[in-house]
Amino acid sequence: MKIGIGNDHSAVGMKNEIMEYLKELGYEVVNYGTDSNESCNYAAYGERVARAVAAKEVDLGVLICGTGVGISLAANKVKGIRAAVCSESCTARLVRQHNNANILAFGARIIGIETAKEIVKAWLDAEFEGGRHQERVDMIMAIEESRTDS
Ligand SMILES: O=C(CO)[C@H](O)[C@H](O)COP(=O)(O)O
Repeated sequence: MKIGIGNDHSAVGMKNEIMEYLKELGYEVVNYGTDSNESCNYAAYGERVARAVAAKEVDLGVLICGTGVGISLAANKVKGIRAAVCSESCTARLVRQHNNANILAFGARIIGIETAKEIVKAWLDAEFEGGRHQERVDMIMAIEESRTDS
């Protein structure tokens, strides 16, 4: 399975550690993020990873900025994307099982690397449960379909 990863300047170190961790777990990783600590705009990286997931260049995405919020907001503007910000592993598991989140986001200024690893593993180990949750995810996607501006 191929994972696309993206980040802004606040998360270069954490991105590198998470890339290594994903490789240790046996995933192929594509780096769409910045490798520079110079200030940059998280929206560009959120969009980049979201478009890669939507186009099926990669199977899933991981996004990291200071809080995880800005980069996930940008990703969620791309059709077909369900990006979820998580700060602990229980929510990370549930966003896959119930919401079929195809991008996981978190904040390098909010959580430490061990929590980040736990979150990533919980999310990747979980599977979408379908059933009643499929109906709800379909409703979310229908909102996207009903937009007249895209
Ligand atoms: O968390 C973020 C967005 O949600 C960004 O990483 C954060 O806003 C960047 O801040 P600064 O430019 O002060 O480093």
